[in-house]
Amino acid sequence: MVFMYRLVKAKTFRLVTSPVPVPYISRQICSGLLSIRKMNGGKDSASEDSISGGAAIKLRPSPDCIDRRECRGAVETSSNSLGVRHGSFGKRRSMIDLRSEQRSGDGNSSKFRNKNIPARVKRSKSGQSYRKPDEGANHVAPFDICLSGSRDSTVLKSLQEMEENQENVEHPIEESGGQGVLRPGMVLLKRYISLGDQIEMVKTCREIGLGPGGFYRPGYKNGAKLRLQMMCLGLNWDPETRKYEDQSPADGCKPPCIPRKFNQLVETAIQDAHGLLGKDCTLSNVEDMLPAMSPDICIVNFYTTTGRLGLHQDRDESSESLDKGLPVVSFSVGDSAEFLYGDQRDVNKADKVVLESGDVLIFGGKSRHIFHGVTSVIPDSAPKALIEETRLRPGRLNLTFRQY
Ligand SMILES: O=C(O)CCC(=O)C(=O)O
Ligand SMILES: [Fe+2]
Repeated sequence: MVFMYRLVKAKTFRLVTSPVPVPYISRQICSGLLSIRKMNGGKDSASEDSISGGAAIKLRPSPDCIDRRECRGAVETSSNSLGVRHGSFGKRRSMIDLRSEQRSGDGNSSKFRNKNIPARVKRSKSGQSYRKPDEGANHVAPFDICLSGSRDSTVLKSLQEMEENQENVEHPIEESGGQGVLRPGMVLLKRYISLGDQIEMVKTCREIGLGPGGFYRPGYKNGAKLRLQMMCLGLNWDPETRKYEDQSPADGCKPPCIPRKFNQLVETAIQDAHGLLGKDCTLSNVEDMLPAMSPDICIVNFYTTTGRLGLHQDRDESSESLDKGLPVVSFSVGDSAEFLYGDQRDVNKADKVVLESGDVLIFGGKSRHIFHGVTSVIPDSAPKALIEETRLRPGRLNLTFRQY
């Protein structure tokens, strides 16, 4: 074990110092390239049901972390269309073993809620890895956003029918249903993500979410739990400390990397939002209204049909990012949700929009600090073909991308 630790330390060092890509680096290692510098605390804005609070740690996420090629050590087989490699997670086992060893030596273990970090990773029949807690450990297995078992043959529409209904446009931008500029810096792209990409997104999130740093139910300092399951990619946001950190509070694992395809979708969505804003002839530069960004953080939330999220501001990213108004880009997949937004933390003064599966909501510039939240998830509103293909649980998957 000591030998393995030295070996991995050596690989980490090579990645930092050499321009030549290291052939296999686990996501744990790649996330370990973050540099952390303590900063002032205190910009807290989170309430009981809200998700973001005040920044207290300055992080510099490694650009390598968003490059799945640098994370191949965690997986063994082929890539799917979203750039995430499916298959078994043979390397993870050794990394998890390694991590527990590291922790026992670095005196940090008291930091983790689950004191006994699992030392074993099991592989299911499908090749998915999942953590098997050590006997007696206070460990909760990651939440599975999909149901197990066979597909429901009573589903009404076939995948093919659904694709046809979408007219097979790569990124259809519809003209109705709340589409467009909701307020300065806030753009809603209705049904923007194709059904195929939604399906891949669910499968990818499920796969990552069952592994180290996967889905868990976060809580606040006072012990109250959020009404959702969460997983963070790139950097971990912890509602308990209200900071970005380089490990999950649930299991001490480094946050998984953001799949390259997710980032591409974000960047294309921002460009298309610029296209919409550009139709307003009074705007000389659309980037003044909505700056572009390259995400290095993705918070993935799964809401069951009783899930919700209180009004809050997302303001734990770096002051540079916030000052520039770099946008939050939100993808909705699964059941629709009622989304509130406004200038104050007051539901009675907030506007409401229904976010449906495939919608992309972007808020930056003058809208970067809006209060927003999810009041309800609308049951049985997800596209049937999405459920048929993925067996996504009843509820809603939401991914919010940010640049630290
Ligand atoms: O689920 C949503 O639409 C919003 C999520 C959100 O606000 C957050 O993760 O900060
Ligand atoms: Fe938020």
